[in-house]
Amino acid sequence: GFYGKFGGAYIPEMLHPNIEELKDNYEQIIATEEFQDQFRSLLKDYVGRPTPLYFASRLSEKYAAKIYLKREDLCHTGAHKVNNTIGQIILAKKLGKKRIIAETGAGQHGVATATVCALMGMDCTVYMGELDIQRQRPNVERMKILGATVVPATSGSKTLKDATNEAMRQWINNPVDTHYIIGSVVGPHPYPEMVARFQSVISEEIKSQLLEKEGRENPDLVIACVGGGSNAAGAFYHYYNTPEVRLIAAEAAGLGVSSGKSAATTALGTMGILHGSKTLLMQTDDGQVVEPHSISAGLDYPGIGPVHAHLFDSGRGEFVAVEDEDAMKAGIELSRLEGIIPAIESAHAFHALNMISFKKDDVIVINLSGRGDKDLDTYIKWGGY
Ligand SMILES: CC/C=C(/N=C/c1c(COP(=O)(O)O)cnc(C)c1O)C(=O)O
Repeated sequence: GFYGKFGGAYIPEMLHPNIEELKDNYEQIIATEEFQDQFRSLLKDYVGRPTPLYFASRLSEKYAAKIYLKREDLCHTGAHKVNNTIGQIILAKKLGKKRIIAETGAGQHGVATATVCALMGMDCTVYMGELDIQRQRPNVERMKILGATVVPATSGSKTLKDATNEAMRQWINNPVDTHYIIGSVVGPHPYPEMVARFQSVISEEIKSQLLEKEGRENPDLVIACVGGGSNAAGAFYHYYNTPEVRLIAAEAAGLGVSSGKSAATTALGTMGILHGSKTLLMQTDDGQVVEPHSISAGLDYPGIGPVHAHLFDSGRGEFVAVEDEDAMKAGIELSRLEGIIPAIESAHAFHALNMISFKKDDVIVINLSGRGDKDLDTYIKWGGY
């Protein structure tokens, strides 16, 4: 359960039974043909996989490269999060769980969880920071329409970190009949590994689609935004051990890395424990979590998944920090060049094109993690279009 020196399961004693049960069972359950058949057929017929790998010709012209977009925005529910919730809901049923809890920031994971709970007839409670309830209103209402209960997290910065704290607290109090569907590659082992494996369908498809379109499985660069890091973990997964593929992670700089209002964890973080995992997090000298800031709820998180802490520490990954303003402009640019309005989280990955060097005609895959519908209010308030 370690990625270099990061990872592990540093959890309160009372959470041990839940985590042990998961650790002892998940591998053999997902290895069964029954699980795989159900997982793969739901991904195909319910989520709509494989998602297209779309050649963005006008974007490619502008950046003088061959840019493909992996269209996770076209998954059912509008983002990559559902790849993970499908896997975890099948697992939860196999473990005989009756109720599901989840945290959410952008509301996409919340919607993806409410969706699979409706699909499987399971009770669903989603914890969401009060600030995020306001800035991702469409997703709050979607969760309720889907039958989930949305519980506001009112502590701290009232964003993703606080929702995660609340969900963990609830899980400790309701261990036996409840499964906690964590929405990113964060949390105690085995969550980061399990979520990455469910999301790895993204790079599995990229390899075969690129072979078909470019006669090669490996692009020169893969670019993805990183909040906890699940869409990036999925897009990078089958390329980790292929050094000729550059892995570019776009974090949220918020108002700027040195502004005091940022979520650029690899730039500002130090090693510590967050949500049960040893990783990099933004913390004061005495280990208090520093409140993050990002215009995008899904990247507004003071930590990062241990797999990405290791990618950063080992130098295998290239990390850039994209400011709010630049992300919003990138979202508008994609809309005007390719007719796709991206989630603001995903827009951060597009601005990375202006921050890294690459050769003319390099083959670049950008993971378009979600669609922009949920962010209409933020685009309207920003007004720069
Ligand atoms: C699990 C908490 C994160 C959420 N979303 C994060 C997110 C992210 C960042 O999350 P990761 O992929 O896990 O880094 C990227 N793109 C979209 C469209 C997102 O919604 C959520 O609650 O929906």
